[in-house]
Order: sequence, then C-alpha cells, then structure tokens
Amino acid sequence: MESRANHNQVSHCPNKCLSCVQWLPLFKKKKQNSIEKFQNHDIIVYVLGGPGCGKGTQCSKIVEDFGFIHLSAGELLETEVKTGSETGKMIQEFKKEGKLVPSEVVVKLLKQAMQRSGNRKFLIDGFPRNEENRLTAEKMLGIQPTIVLVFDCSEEEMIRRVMQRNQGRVDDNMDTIRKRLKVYKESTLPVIDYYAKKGKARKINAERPVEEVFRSVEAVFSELGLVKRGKTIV
Ligand SMILES: Nc1ncnc2c1ncn2[C@@H]1O[C@H](COP(=O)(O)OP(=O)(O)O)[C@@H](O)[C@H]1O
Ligand SMILES: Nc1ccn([C@@H]2O[C@H](COP(=O)(O)OP(=O)(O)O)[C@@H](O)[C@H]2O)c(=O)n1
Repeated sequence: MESRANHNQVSHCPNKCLSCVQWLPLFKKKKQNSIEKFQNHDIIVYVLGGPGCGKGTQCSKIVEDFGFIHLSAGELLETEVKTGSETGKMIQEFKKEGKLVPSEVVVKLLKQAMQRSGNRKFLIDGFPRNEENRLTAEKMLGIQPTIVLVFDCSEEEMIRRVMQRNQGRVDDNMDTIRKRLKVYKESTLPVIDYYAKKGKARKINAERPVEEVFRSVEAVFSELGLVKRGKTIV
C-alpha cells in the first residue's frame, strides 16, 4: 500500500483510499490560501536603489494607492533574525558587515511570503541585489519582473537619510553604510544595467521630496495600465 505522504501530494487519488479522503480537505484548504505557482499575469515590480534612497517610503505609498503586497527582502531577513534561529544568527553577521546574505536564504523567505500573501501584485523591495539573487529567483521561483523601479539618489543624500533614520538598525552606522554603498555599486548596479538593456528599468530621481518622487512612480504605474485605488483598477 502506498504511503499517505505520497497520496497527499496529489489533489485526486485515483484509488480513493482512506488516507487521501481524510487528507483531501486539508490539501484543498492549503491550495485556496496559497499560490502554488507564479503566473505570467502576476505583476511583479522589483524596487532597487541604494541604502536609504527611500525605497520603503515609496513602497508604503504604492501599497496604499495601488493595492500591491510589499515584500522587503531586508525586512524578511530582519524578521528571521528576531526568531533567534541559527539562520537568523548567520543573517545578522552578514547585515552587520553590510554584506549580502546567500541568495537561497533570501529567495526561500520571499517565496514563503509570496505564497502566504495570496496576492498577485508583488512589490519586491531590495531585491535582486546581485546577479546571484537574480538568477536564484529565476531558478527557484520562475519569475521575471514586469518592471524594475530604480530610485536614483546621490551618496551624500543617502548617507544623510540613513543617519537620520536612526531606528537602532545594526547596519545604520557610518562604517556599515560605506560598505553597503560599495556593495550597491559593485553588485547591484550590474543587475540594474541588465534590466535596463531588457527595457525593464525605470529610473526615478529620488533626491526630490517624497510627494514629487511619488508622482514619477505613479507615471510608471499608469504605463503598466494601473490607476489609483478609488478610481477604476484596470
Ligand atoms: N524623498 C525623501 N526626502 C527626504 N527624506 C526621505 C525621502 N524618502 C525617504 N526619506 C527618509 O529617508 C530615510 C530612509 O528612507 P527609507 O524609505 O527607509 O529608505 P530605504 O528603504 O531605501 O532604505 C527615512 O528616514 C525616510 O523617512
Ligand atoms: N536581497 C537582499 C536584501 C537585503 N540584504 C541584507 O539586508 C541589509 C539591509 O537591506 P535593506 O533593503 O533593509 O536596507 P537598505 O540597505 O536598502 O537601506 C543589506 O545590507 C544586506 O545585508 C541581503 O543580503 N539581500
């Protein structure tokens, strides 16, 4: 007799055995609440830019106005740190050094969050930050971004903003910011170039006040055929 575990992998057991009949409602419930596969019509917006350029600030406004789910790679990693798990301890060491965490760890956390959300419009902030991130997402999630928002800001202004943010982050100090800026230039700019060549990158001047930056963001979303909530969502 086949094991319950095997039958539990399929939605309809041809043998209609007792174990499957018992497990089927659970299986169906799981399917309703989670996304098994990402599809071509899912809208995936990657959000890139140096540390403190205002990615999180703009993402909150996008969520409010356009109904996306916001998944910040940095925040997902921080949540794992707070669990105190072995993986969390390892992540904390990378963050302190301003280094990028191995891609499989980040992509696994992203995948779980995407599946749990049940949403089909994803704003993925702070990802992919290097070529390894990008390739691992393609391999493990099978996703390609619809568009990539790139917030462009001078180093001076980013440093000023990070130092003012002052929320007790282990990486918001002068020494680590310099390392994060170096990682951004060496590892993330090539990813942005890759998407620019594919015609997917939309560069936005993030040096301006929040509302002005957001007007440029809105212009990109209207290009995608999306209009603000409260009006008609196309
Ligand atoms: N356009 C802006 N002008 C001035 N300050 C900003 C602007 N956008 C964000 N900030 C501030 O800069 C800091 C970093 O912004 P945040 O959204 O956390 O950046 P990131 O997610 O890119 O690290 C925050 O304190 C935020 O309030
Ligand atoms: N794709 C990612 C995103 C963040 N991170 C880690 O998380 C840190 C903080 O990222 P973040 O996106 O919250 O913050 P900013 O550097 O953009 O302000 C990075 O410096 C990396 O150590 C990573 O390793 N891989």
